[in-house]
Amino acid sequence: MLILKGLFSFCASHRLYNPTFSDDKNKLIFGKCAGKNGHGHNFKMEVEITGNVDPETGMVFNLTTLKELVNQNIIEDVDHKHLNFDVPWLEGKIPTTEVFVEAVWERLEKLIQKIDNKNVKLHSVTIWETETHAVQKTRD
Ligand SMILES: Nc1nc2c(c(=O)[nH]1)N=C([C@H](O)[C@H](O)COP(=O)(O)OP(=O)(O)OP(=O)(O)O)CN2
Repeated sequence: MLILKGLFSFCASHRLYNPTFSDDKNKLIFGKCAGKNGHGHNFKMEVEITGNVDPETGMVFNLTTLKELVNQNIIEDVDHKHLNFDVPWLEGKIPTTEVFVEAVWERLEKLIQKIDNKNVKLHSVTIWETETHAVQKTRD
């Protein structure tokens, strides 16, 4: 079994805020991230898929196809966007990196399951919110 990786970059803003909390409670829990107009990050996202090499092609999965799949279904939706307002698949959620990773996983998992190549599985999604902090979801 091999792991294929794709690395993606995008810029987005978000606000960490729970509308059912008071302003004081939001400030206590989310600190400066609860600021009224949100704040931005230069995000990085790594997507890993697993599978075995097809002897006829020498590939597990075409990396160009992986790049197009992620760009068209994730990156185009979030790049230069405000995650609280502009992304339908994050609507009503508090866009922490944890919640963001779970939503990306759900979308990619469905898309990869539809691909003809049954050999391929989503293995992990990692989102780096800053240069030093990331959240990773992996298949159990
Ligand atoms: N569990 C989580 N904790 C935090 C999240 C998160 O998504 N999940 N997010 C944030 C913020 O978005 C925040 O902007 C990160 O702030 P900070 O660590 O301060 O990062 P900066 O790049 O702004 O760092 P500086 O050192 O201030 O430059 C917080 N926690």
